[in-house]
Amino acid sequence: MIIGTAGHIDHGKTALVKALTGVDADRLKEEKARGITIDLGYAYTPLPNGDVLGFVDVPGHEKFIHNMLAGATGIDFVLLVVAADDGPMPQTREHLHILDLLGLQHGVVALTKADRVSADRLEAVRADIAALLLGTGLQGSDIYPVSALTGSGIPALRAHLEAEAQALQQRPASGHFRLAVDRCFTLSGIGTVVTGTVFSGVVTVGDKLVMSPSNIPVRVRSIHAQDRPAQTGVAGQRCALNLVGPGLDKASVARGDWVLAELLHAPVTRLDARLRVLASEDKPLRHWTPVHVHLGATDVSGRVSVLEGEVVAPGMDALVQLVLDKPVGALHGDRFIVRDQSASRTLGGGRVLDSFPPARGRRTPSRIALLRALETGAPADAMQAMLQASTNGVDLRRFALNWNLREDEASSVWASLAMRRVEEGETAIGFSPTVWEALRQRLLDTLTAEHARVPDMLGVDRERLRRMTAPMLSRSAFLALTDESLAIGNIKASGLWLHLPGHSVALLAHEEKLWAKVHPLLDAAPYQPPRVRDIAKVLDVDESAMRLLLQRLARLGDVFQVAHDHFFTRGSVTALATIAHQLAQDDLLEAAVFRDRIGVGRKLAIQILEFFDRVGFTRRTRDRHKLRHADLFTG
Ligand SMILES: Nc1nc2c(ncn2[C@@H]2O[C@H](COP(=O)(O)OP(=O)(O)OP(=O)(O)O)[C@@H](O)[C@H]2O)c(=O)[nH]1
Repeated sequence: MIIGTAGHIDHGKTALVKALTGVDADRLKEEKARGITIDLGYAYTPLPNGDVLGFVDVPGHEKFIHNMLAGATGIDFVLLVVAADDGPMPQTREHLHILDLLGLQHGVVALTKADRVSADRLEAVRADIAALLLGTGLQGSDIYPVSALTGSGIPALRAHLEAEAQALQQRPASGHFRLAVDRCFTLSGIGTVVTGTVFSGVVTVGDKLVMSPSNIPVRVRSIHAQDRPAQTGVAGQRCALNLVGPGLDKASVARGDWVLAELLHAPVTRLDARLRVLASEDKPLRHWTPVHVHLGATDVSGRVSVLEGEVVAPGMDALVQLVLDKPVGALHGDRFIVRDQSASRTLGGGRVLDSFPPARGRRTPSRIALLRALETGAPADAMQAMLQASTNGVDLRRFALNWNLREDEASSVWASLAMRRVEEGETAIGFSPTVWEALRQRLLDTLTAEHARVPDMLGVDRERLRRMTAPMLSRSAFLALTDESLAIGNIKASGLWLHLPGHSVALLAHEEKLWAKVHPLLDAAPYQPPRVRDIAKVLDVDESAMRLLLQRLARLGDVFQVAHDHFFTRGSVTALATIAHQLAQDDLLEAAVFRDRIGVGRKLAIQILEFFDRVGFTRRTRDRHKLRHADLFTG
């Protein structure tokens, strides 16, 4: 168990830790000289059962709240220190607010300097404190009068802490490993050492991890867990890790960094959260308020975008997006504190819901519904709620990352749900059966409407059909949807076109005859077929009749209109697409290379590429064309 002190400056936190553990947690020369704690201090004391109790001693001075916060995010249990002579003071309250916002539920109050006051005064302060705790997570905590000077009350307090340590449930060691670095130093002959609280998972000597957000790979050479040499460290422990890695030195690591399992390295600058504003604020928190966000052991400036309504009133909470100036590592469930722009006042705090919000549509009703789903208890419940709220499916890898689920943990969540799963590259998309069924129906509705609109067009190509049916649905998911509909015979494919089974278009007899003559002409010069006027001349038919025929053939999918009055057979277009595919490097195609290969003039080569852009086969990026739907013609 890690116990964190809290309380106003000079109320005796450091003296109390020393009385409890024998360790003076003030390490810095300046701390000794000024008699105050500036930075975090650490002390450990063995328990009768062989475990070790860890203390994080925090500064009480209002100027060093950022240091207090770096320590407070990793503790399980609070030792709130109030001097009996002063009673509750401003940082008693501020620390208490912070601990409450961080969700701490377990603690005890030490009424220090009891030797300095009368019994009446002790009782009065005790009542003040009990009143102060009302409505917080620490409400009803025991209060122990103690004196670090005489030692009175210390054994009772210590016994209480020991009992709590044994009773408190250990944090589950689930998830991948995360440690929030609060200290980094170099030891001669040993190298770089980082210390901090393990937020989740397990670390073992020899593990390969990564510093984040710097993305420096490291290996764990040795571990101290709760101040003792160990082979492993687990969630809830304070650990010192001796790390090695090329590019790693003291300068490249700082308080606030994370040491992570490689998979968890995904720093972000936007995260969606629920934020509570302190009731003691006099004004509501406005949209886009500049703030300091404290999360893990780091703090970063940014702004609060209010997602529900325009402001958050004092004492209220709301869904917000934190928009940060620098990337941080954050995952679902992480607690954070926001302080004002000058970092002089705590405004509120909350819990991260989604570290990977979409780039657009952050305030839409469907997005708000998704965020509410993410507040639902256990991962399986949240997943269930998200599946129902997501018309375009849920990205399973992101979900597992956001919730820090190991593969086995994620698999058991997926297995517990009725879910249609579509593989998509490195991830997979999950759909609730109802949503999937609705998508299949929507596909049919789209085709029905399209056939009614243009009866002489055989069908719609897959990509256009996706944009018409569900533009936000991923291509793989749509492919699965159409494949499934094809397999059960709900839709049919003819060449490139998808259509309803009952819908057909055929050429009239005289059109068939003419097409039989036109086809060889087009095939004779597949990459540079004759234009409408030239075909009409050669076959001695009316130019507008020829144009009409080719337009009808285009609607049937037998030819494509590449440029005005310039039609290519489906076979030519497929061949050109294959060439484009072969020539592309990293999916990028150069116009000149393409032109040289197919041996046509510059103008026509450009027209072909523009046609590819138009139909979504490629997308122009400056002077090149990027393949974006490479199997449009070939697959
Ligand atoms: N008489 C008496 N003095 C105490 C007691 N505990 C602490 N003091 C004195 O109070 C002063 C402040 O004690 P610290 O332990 O440094 O206070 P702190 O809360 O750690 O201060 P910061 O960390 O700077 O916020 C010191 O001069 C201590 O000797 C106590 O129980 N009785």
